[in-house]
Amino acid sequence: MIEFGSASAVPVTILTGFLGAGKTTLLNRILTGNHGLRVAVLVNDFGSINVDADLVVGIEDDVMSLANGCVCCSIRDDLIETVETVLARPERPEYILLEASGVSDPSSIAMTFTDQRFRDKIRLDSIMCLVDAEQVFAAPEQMELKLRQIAFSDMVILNKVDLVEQESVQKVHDWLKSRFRRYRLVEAVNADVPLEILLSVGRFAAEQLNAEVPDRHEHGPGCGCDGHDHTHGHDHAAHFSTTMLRSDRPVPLAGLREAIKRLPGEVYRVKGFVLSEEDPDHRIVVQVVGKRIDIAREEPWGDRTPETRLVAIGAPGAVSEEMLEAVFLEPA
Ligand SMILES: Nc1nc2c(ncn2[C@@H]2O[C@H](COP(=O)(O)OP(=O)(O)OP(=O)(O)O)[C@@H](O)[C@H]2O)c(=O)[nH]1
Repeated sequence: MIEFGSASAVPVTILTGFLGAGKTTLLNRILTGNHGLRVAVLVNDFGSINVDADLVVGIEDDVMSLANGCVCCSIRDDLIETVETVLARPERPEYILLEASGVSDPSSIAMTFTDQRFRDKIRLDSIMCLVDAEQVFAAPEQMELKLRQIAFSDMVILNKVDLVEQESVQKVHDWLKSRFRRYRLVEAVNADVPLEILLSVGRFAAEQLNAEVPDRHEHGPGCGCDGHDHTHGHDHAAHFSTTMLRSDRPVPLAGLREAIKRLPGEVYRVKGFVLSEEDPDHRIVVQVVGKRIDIAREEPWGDRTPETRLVAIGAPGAVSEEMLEAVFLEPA
């Protein structure tokens, strides 16, 4: 059981980190953990369909979905409104967890939570940043955003260490050490981190919003950067595009993995569900993070509509609807 202060302000934890780093995995861990708290969950998907809300375990009705934009900028007002709604519930939550979209800047979200309007109502407890040990140096053109996500966080969870050799883990440590004067880090597999260091830790301090973001040009080993200006300032949404695919036509799983491999490298993330010819009663979950592809049979569709429903996020223009149709509807 986690103890938290008696003050009436509801603690908030922000889960941040680049696309596919493991935020939903961590969220699920927290929600199934033994904390005894009534938790309100806000899930922000950059795409127009909220896949993450469907991937959150067990408590679907309590997940507030914020889709089609990023809570740090384009749908900031939706975030404010949603938090107000949650706080006005007769059964007030004892904790709020926000899974930010993988393209969001946590400093802007923190500013929303520290806004006067929420004074005495909520207390930003901490910002946790998931870093993918395998993919951290991939997509070098997004390095500034990744650095911002780390710079404004209270703790880095270096996740997916099972996918890399110890030597690569050490490289990430060295890279972080050379860029940040101070940071707190814990290594994890499947975001398995003790609840005690995640919730009610009271680490957030407003001063950290003035944190310096290291030079984005000092990229990691093997990043292959050509050195030109990748700056995207705050308008990061202009540097990502999202494409959606929805279809009720069952698709063959044979050849799907090979077809996904043909997607261009600037497609950073694909996730969602497939209605398959082979097993139409079960939803097939597809997770693509960089070059890594996971296709898994999950639970039966239950009362959900059996359909293929996927979202792809990449550099602007990296993926079209036609491309997604070709890969996911006619993979063979
Ligand atoms: N091997 C391995 N896979 C992991 C680990 N953590 C998460 N994954 C997988 O990585 C994929 C992406 O994880 P998510 O938790 O959905 O990542 P996310 O940060 O929520 O993704 P976005 O919301 O799209 O940004 C899923 O297939 C997870 O099962 C880990 O430590 N090891």
